[in-house]
Amino acid sequence: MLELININKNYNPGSVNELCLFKDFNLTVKDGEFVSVVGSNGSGKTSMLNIICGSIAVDSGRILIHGEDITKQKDYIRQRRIGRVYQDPSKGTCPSMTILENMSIAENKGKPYNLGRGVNKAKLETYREMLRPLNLGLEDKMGVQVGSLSGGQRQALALLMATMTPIDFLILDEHTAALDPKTAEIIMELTDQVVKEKKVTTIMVTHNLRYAVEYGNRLIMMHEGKAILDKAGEEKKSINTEEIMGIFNKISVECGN
Ligand SMILES: Nc1ncnc2c1ncn2[C@@H]1O[C@H](COP(=O)(O)OP(=O)(O)OP(=O)(O)O)[C@@H](O)[C@H]1O
Repeated sequence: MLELININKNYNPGSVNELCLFKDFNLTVKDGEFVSVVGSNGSGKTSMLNIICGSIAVDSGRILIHGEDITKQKDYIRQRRIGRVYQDPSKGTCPSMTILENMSIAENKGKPYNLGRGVNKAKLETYREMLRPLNLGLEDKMGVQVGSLSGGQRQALALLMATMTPIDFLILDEHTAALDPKTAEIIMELTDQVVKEKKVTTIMVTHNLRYAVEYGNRLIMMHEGKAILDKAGEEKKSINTEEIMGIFNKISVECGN
């Protein structure tokens, strides 16, 4: 279980650009939940993910994973149990390295290996077997630089790499936003498959309201640092895209956006 308890976060305190984003923000994510998070630009979605991953510090409040307080834990320590896929695939993969090197690094996440020891040619066949079900032909490109792959191939690889080691949480930060509609569908199907297979607790930020409705078992809408809508289980199943779009538009109008 992940718990964000009374989180407070001010950006640029004391300056004209001061922004009080989170004020006593609370969120609990139960094990096995697949939470879709939607919300307008600037509502705090990525900041929330960054707080969970430790890329930004909170001013006050506590972050617990399975009851353990990780608020002060460094981000690189947290990464051992969190897999993250970004909108920009170059953040989740190393473009100048080959698929083999990238997968080796992903498999050795958290281990004290340098790259020389980390690149594991003995694992070549294992990696190929992991890539084959993606149906993207990546298993025949082990020596190819990741930067030369298509966006979809890279996001599929990033997803696989994020879940190669045992993790408690998978964090998806608009991971289909830079893909064409057809490729985005493929990556969403793959995401759903991976989440179900690995039974990993997942938080997915997306601007695609249909994906938020169709995938996952909980839907949260953020607005100005608050979760203004939170539907899970049967309630979530009964929501349709038009309804969510209606709520989204109503808020935008009220805020003059
Ligand atoms: N490091 C930072 N320093 C100062 N302000 C920040 C920082 N990160 C985010 N913000 C501000 O906090 C607010 C929330 O940003 P955040 O990126 O979390 O929103 P978001 O919901 O993910 O938006 P988007 O949908 O555009 O990605 C914005 O007003 C943003 O400008």
